[in-house]
Amino acid sequence: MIEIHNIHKSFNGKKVLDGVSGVFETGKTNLLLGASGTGKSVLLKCIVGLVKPDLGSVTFDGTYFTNNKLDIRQEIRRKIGMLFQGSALFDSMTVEENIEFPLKMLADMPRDERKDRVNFCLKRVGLENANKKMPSELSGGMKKRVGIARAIAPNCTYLFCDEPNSGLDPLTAIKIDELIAEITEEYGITTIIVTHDMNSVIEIGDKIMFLYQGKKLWEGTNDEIMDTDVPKLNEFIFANRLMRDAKKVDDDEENERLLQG
Ligand SMILES: Nc1ncnc2c1ncn2[C@@H]1O[C@H](COP(=O)(O)OP(=O)(O)OP(=O)(O)O)[C@@H](O)[C@H]1O
Repeated sequence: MIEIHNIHKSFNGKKVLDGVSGVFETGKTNLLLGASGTGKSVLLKCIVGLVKPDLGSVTFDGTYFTNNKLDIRQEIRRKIGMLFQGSALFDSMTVEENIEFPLKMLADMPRDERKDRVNFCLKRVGLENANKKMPSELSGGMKKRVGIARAIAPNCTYLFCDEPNSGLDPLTAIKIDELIAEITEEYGITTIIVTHDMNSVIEIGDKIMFLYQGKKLWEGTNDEIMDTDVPKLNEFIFANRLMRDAKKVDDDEENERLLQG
């Protein structure tokens, strides 16, 4: 479980995060949702320690992270897997070398064990036998899968994904979302995903935190989000015509049920 308390961050006098608190649960996909520029990525960076909050704290499974001693922060960092926007694979390395990279950097693992772990992770993301391919030979969805394999290779306890399905067609996007959700549940990982995609919310939103202008305006589950009465969240959800139509069908069915007693 990851807990954040009263996170504030400004850049050049401009407030980007304004006292955000919350809990991200273990074995769940926790979504950071909001429009462009609301501070989702900055919050993610504050949590993993890439940006230092001006105020506030982050705790990983009860261990205080922000401003703690370097060795304790490094110990927590070793347990973090990151899936970056655009996958961020090393273009000059094969798929296998990309996945092996964090194992060489972070874990003191013999070569044979490393190879086994690479093969296990490749199989888990559905890319067995892609070991020798170069990133340039892969589709966008395959690159994301390699990115996921690389993130989970060191047996991460925490997984952070920055817009994991951006740039993918809707079907591939759902497959990537599902893969992340399955891995999260299977290995009991605490996963935080930055997104503005309502499909992801509906498909895999175990827990959702909605940010608006640097503040947390709402939190809840994908079952609860369609019935929210927070105006800014409603505006965000129903900006999309498909979502408006889905809501209308739900409401019509509910009215029908009520009329029939
Ligand atoms: N290093 C930085 N220096 C100055 N301003 C920054 C920095 N990082 C982020 N910002 C600003 O903070 C605000 C929030 O940015 P952030 O990237 O967190 O938004 P976001 O909600 O993730 O948006 P998007 O969905 O478009 O990625 C933006 O106005 C951005 O310009």
